[in-house]
Amino acid sequence: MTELLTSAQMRAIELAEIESGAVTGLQLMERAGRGAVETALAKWPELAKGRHRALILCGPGNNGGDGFVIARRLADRGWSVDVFLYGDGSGLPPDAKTNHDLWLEMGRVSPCAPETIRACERPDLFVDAVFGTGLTRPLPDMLNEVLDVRLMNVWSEAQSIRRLAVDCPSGLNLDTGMVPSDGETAPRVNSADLTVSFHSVKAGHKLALGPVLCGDVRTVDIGLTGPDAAERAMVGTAPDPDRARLAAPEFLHSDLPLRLWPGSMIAKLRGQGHKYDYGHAMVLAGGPGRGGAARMAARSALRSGAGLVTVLCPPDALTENACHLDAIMLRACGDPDAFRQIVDDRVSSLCLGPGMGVGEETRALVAAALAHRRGDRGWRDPAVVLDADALTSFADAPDALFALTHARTVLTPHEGEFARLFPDLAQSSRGQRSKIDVVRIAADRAGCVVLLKGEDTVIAQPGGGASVHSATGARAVPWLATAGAGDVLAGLIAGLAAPETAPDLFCVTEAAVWLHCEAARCFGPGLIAEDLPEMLPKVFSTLAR
Ligand SMILES: NC(=O)C1=CN([C@@H]2O[C@H](COP(=O)(O)OP(=O)(O)OC[C@H]3O[C@@H](n4cnc5c(N)ncnc54)[C@H](OP(=O)(O)O)[C@@H]3O)[C@@H](O)[C@H]2O)[C@@H](O)CC1
Ligand SMILES: Nc1ncnc2c1ncn2[C@@H]1O[C@H](COP(=O)(O)OP(=O)(O)O)[C@@H](O)[C@H]1O
Ligand SMILES: [K+]
Repeated sequence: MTELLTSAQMRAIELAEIESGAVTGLQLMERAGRGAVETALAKWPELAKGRHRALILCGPGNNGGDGFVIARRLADRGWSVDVFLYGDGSGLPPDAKTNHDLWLEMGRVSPCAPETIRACERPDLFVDAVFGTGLTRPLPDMLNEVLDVRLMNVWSEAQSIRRLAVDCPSGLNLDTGMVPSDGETAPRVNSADLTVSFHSVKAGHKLALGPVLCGDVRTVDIGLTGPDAAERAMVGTAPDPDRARLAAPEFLHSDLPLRLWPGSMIAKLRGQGHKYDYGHAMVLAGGPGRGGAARMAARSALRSGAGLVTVLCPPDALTENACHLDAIMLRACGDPDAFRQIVDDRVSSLCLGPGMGVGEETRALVAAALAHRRGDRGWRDPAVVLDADALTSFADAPDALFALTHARTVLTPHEGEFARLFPDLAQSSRGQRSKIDVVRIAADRAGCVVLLKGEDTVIAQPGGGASVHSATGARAVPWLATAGAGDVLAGLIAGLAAPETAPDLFCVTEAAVWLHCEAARCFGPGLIAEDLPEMLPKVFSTLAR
């Protein structure tokens, strides 16, 4: 798994390495600039042959310093290079100043202004080295104008001008994935075809607008990778409280075999035993005509590996459910008393919410589920997945829910449900806080794992451990925005968490989100929620690799 660093963490790593004497800032900058050029030429082999023209915008910090290295490296290859500087060359930090001066021995630096940039000859490569991890405020209007992709239209065949961003498209906050704005003018669109980042991916590359603006994100090793970084991002272990990670089969810039992750998170792929060893998952359903959501969750739990799955529904919904269920068992359960009689100590996971209805009855069943313990056999308490109506039923009193939740609970809200439980952390109130940070706060407050859905799904547990799953780029699955997809995810978590040998609940939840997305990718466009559980066998069949 890959670490997702904040800008401050990246600076701290660089500083520690420089202070240790292992490397100088100038060496790091040279490697960064060289790495950006090599990565761009590898992506666009047509630019690796012959001489081309680059237009490079440099900023007043070290990101600009990388830009001067890139200018020098391209000029060495015979390219024509136009360099513009935002700010004053004499005010550059030392390493950037050194590279600025080295470039001046080879070419010119012009002040950054829209008119002069538009008057340039058409470039083949446009390089944005204005701001990276040091962005502190919204871009000034002039920079918004020159970085706007539409400026390219002054040149012929604008579509074929390649846009390379150094560390990020300038204006993007690498902690949040948001583009800060002064609220008066909407920020313009600065997007790149290729973003070359250094040492490790930053959170902002994967959150919010980051994936859309950055294009293809590649990471260059600039020699900072140490055992510390490797160990902290270990696969399948509980997350580091200080470092967020990416829920993806990657490790230290390389692909990880799927059998190691997520394969090792799926008990049934590696275990032995009878059905009870794989646990009994129970899914609570709503009244007549509302059972579809719970049935899809139940099917997903059974497909993902629970040994047994039972749907519990109010007595008047028995006939409807019986018409639809075969391998999944069915019991009548309309209130907490019935729940306590039915749920024995072999029940190892519970899923509540999909289609249950909002109100007192659901609140009472949620309370009964959260109070359930496994008894004297020494087994873990059941995992309790709360989604949809189980969350909305507590909109008026979220603290009442948080008083009941325990460490084996997962809340799986979408943004709307999240806003009901955590109004001060809702998207509209989030300000410049990152999605990772608000989900961390939510997990601390709720005392359990919280998963906030989206193309950038964030999972956090109390104490700070956090993970991001990014359904973007090659893993984009817009067709997953379909009614019931969330119900299937809730069931998938319950199913993966049910076996006695299931890993830690946070790790199971991470794997579930990846598998959910993978099932959608496997099916492709046209997907409806019912298709997701049916794709799981195909996904599992790829995990031996
Ligand atoms: N350190 C290393 O060894 C290595 C670093 N590397 C590279 O360095 C980059 C980080 O460099 P950095 O810390 O200098 O920050 P950077 O992004 O250049 O910007 C800071 C400057 O911008 C200014 N500024 C900010 N926002 C602004 C705004 N909206 N409008 C106007 N001005 C604004 C800010 O001004 P201030 O806020 O201080 O007034 C300051 O002058 C990193 O992304 C990577 O590319 C690589 O070479 C690897 C080795
Ligand atoms: N555009 C998208 N790209 C990737 N995943 C998506 C997208 N839209 C929705 N999803 C995922 O689909 C699921 C939808 O869940 P939810 O909003 O609870 O739907 P429902 O309540 O209809 O089941 C979540 O896991 C979410 O992350
Ligand atoms: K940049």
